[in-house]
Amino acid sequence: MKNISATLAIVWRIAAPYFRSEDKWAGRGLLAAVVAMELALVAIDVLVNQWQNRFYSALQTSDWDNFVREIWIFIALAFTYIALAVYKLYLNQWLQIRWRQWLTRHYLGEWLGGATHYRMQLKGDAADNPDQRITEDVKNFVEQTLTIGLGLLSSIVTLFSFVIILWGLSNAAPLRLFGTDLMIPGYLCWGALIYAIFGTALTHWIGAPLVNLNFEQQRYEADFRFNLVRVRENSEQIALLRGEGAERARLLDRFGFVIANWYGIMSRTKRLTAFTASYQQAAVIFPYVLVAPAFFAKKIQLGDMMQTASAFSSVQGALSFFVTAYRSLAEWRSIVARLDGFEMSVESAANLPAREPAIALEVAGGRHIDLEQLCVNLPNGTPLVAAKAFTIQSPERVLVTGPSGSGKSTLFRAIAGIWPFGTGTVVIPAKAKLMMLPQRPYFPVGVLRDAVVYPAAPGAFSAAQVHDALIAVGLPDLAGRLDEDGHWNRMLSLGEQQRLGLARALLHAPDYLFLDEATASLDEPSEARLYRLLAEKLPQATIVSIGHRSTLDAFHTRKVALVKDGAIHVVGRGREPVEAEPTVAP
Ligand SMILES: Nc1ncnc2c1ncn2[C@@H]1O[C@H](COP(=O)(O)OP(=O)(O)OP(=O)(O)O)[C@@H](O)[C@H]1O
Repeated sequence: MKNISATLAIVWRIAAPYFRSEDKWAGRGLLAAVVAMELALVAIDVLVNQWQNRFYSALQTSDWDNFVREIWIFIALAFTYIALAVYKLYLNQWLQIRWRQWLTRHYLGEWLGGATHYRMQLKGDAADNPDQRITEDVKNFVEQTLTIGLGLLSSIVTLFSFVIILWGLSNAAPLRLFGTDLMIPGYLCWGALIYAIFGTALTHWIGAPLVNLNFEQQRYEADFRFNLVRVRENSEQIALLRGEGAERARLLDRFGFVIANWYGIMSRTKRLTAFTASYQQAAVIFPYVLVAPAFFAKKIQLGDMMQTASAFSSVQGALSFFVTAYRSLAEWRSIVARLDGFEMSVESAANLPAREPAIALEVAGGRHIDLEQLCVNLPNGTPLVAAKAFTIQSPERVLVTGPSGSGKSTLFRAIAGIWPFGTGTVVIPAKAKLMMLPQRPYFPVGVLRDAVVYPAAPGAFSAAQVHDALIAVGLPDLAGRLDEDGHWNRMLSLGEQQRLGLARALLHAPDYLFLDEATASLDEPSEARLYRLLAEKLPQATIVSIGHRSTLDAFHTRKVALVKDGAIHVVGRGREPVEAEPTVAP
C-alpha cells in the first residue's frame, strides 16, 4: 500500500506540471472531453444491459413488435457507441502527442540546462541512457498513464452503475440452494466481490516479479542499443584495430542479458496468463451457476438471467481491473521508476554546486580572469590542481604546460564553469565572451555552414563571413561546400576539424579563447600560420593555450607550468617569460 501511494505521488509529480503549463487549457480540455466520452460509453453499456432484458424477454414471449423495436434501439445505441469510441481514441491520441511534446521539451530543457547533461555523466549515477528516458519512457508514460487512468475511471463508474442493477437483480432472483431460497441481499454483488478479491490477490502473488523484470528489460535493451551506437560512432577505430570480433562478442554479451531477462518475463507472463485466462473463462459461467437454479425454478425469465449474467460480468470485470491490467501496470510502474530516476539525477546534477563544496563562479566588473584559492578536485574528491592566486590578463597570450594527466584540461573545465568539483573561486569579467576549443571540436550533423557557426543559430553569420573564415584557416575546398549536408566529425581529418574549429573562433571573436591542444594535429608551419592569423584577426582577445610543443612558446607572452607539489599540481610556479614573435600582439 505504501508502495502504491509512493508510486502515485511520483506519477502526480511527473504528470501534473503539464496540466499547469502554458498548454494547460488544451490539455485540460482534451482530458475533460476524453473523460466525458469514457463516461458516456459506460452509460451506453448500462443501456445495453437493460436492453438485453427487454430483448431476450421479447424472444422468450415471441413478441415480434417488441423484437423489431429493440433491434432499432440497438442500432441507435451501436452507432452512438461507435462514434464515441472513435472520437475517444482520436482525442486521446491528440492529448498524448501534446502532453508528450510538452514533457519532451521540458526534459530536454532540464537535461541540457547549464552543463547538467555533462555533470550527470561525471557523477555517473542513477540515470543510465537519458536518450531512452526522453524518447521511449516519456512516450510510454503518457500513453500508459492515460490508458490506465481512464481504464480505472471506467471501472469505478461501471462498478457503481452495475452494482445498483445487480443488487436489484439479486433480490429478483433469490439464491436457491438445495431447493430452498436463501434471502441474502445483493448476494450477486458479494459473489462478484469475493471472486474479484480472490483473483486480484492471486494475480499479484503470481505477477509481482514482473515489475522488476520489466524495469531490467528496458535497461538491458537501452544498454544494448547504446553499445551499438558506440560501435557506429567509432566504426573507423574498430575497423582499423580489427576489433569486429571483440565488438561482436561484447555486443552479444549485452544482448545475452536482454535474452536472459526476457526468458524470465516469458515464464512469469505464462503463469500469469494461465491464471488470468482461467479466471476470465470461469467468470463467463459463474453468474449462470448462481442464478440458474432460480431460472429453472421459473422464478425469473430468460431476459432476467441474461441481464444478470451481463451485469455480473460488468461488475466482476470492473472489480478485476487489477487482474486484467496487471501486465500494463507492471510496465507502467517500471516506466515511472525510470522517469523518477531521471528527474532525480537531473536535479542532483543541476544542484551539485549548491549541495556540495564546489568551485564558485563569480562575475565581476574587471577585465581579468582571477583564480582565487582554487583547488580543482576529481569527482571522488581527490585534489588535482591548485591555483592560489592566478590572474589571466586581458589581452595576453598564456601557454599552459605540464605533464600529461596533470589536470590542464580539467583546469579549463573549471574556468568554463562546467567542472564543479573543488573549492575556491573563478572570477570572470562581466559580459566577457569565453570560448573553449578542444582537440576534437564538435560539429553537429547537418549543413556545413551551420556546423561551423555552432552554437550560434543557423544564419547568425552570412555565407560570405563563413566562406572568408574557411579561406583564412586554409580550407578553400570546404569554403565551396557550405550548403553540403554531412557528418563532419566523421568526414574530415582531425587537422581539418581543428582548422574548422579555429574558423568558428574567428567568427565568434571571443574575448577569451582557450585552446586545449586545439592545433595539435596540424604540422608546425600550419600551426604557426594559424596562431599568426588569430593574433591578426583577434588582436584584443586573450588566448590561453595548452600545448606540449616547444614551438608554441613563440606565440605566447607568458608560460605557466603545472608543477607537481606533493600529490597535486600547482599553477603558476615555474613561470618563464616567453619571447613573443613580432607578429603576435602582446
Ligand atoms: N570525469 C573524470 N572522472 C575521473 N577522473 C577524471 C575525469 N576527467 C579527468 N580525470 C582525471 O583527471 C586527471 C587530469 O586529466 P586532464 O584531462 O585534465 O589532464 P591533462 O593535463 O589535460 O592531460 P593531457 O595533457 O594528457 O591532455 C587525469 O588523471 C584524468 O584521468
